[in-house]
Amino acid sequence: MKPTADLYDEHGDDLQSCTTQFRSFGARTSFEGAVTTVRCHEDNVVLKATLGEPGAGRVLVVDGGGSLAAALMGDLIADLGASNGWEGVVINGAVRDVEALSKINLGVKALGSNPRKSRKEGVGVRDVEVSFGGVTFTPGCHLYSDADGILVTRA
Ligand SMILES: O=C([O-])CC(=O)C(=O)O
Repeated sequence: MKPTADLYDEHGDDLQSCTTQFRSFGARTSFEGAVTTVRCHEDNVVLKATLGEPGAGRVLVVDGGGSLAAALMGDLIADLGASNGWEGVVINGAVRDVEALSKINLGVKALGSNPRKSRKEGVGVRDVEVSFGGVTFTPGCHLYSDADGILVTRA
């Protein structure tokens, strides 16, 4: 993938740039793909089910409302996503199992970490438009992520 800075220089504000200062947790520090979305709050059932499907090169964008009170993904769910062919996961929320995540061949960006796990009640929605960091993530848009940040095509 081209560096996001070069992509921005080529395409300018045709690309949205996310201002959220994510941390990178996965072994893959640069990733891109078509976006699928989940919105949930401290409950990761829908996220896990989504990463249980064939990823086919997609990136999962999860709007956890910015909550750092519970981890939406740990190493088991990340492993599931990597083995199903997902390119990466961007979580506006927390992860756990940070040491193990750093060895999994998946892009993982999240706000931070918390050893406390999420609820398993299944409250969450798929394929909705989500927004954070000044960016609207529409299902099917294209996302580019590297150490500089995240760029997203406009719908
Ligand atoms: O079970 C969970 O909530 C998340 C987790 O720890 C994992 O993915 O390993």
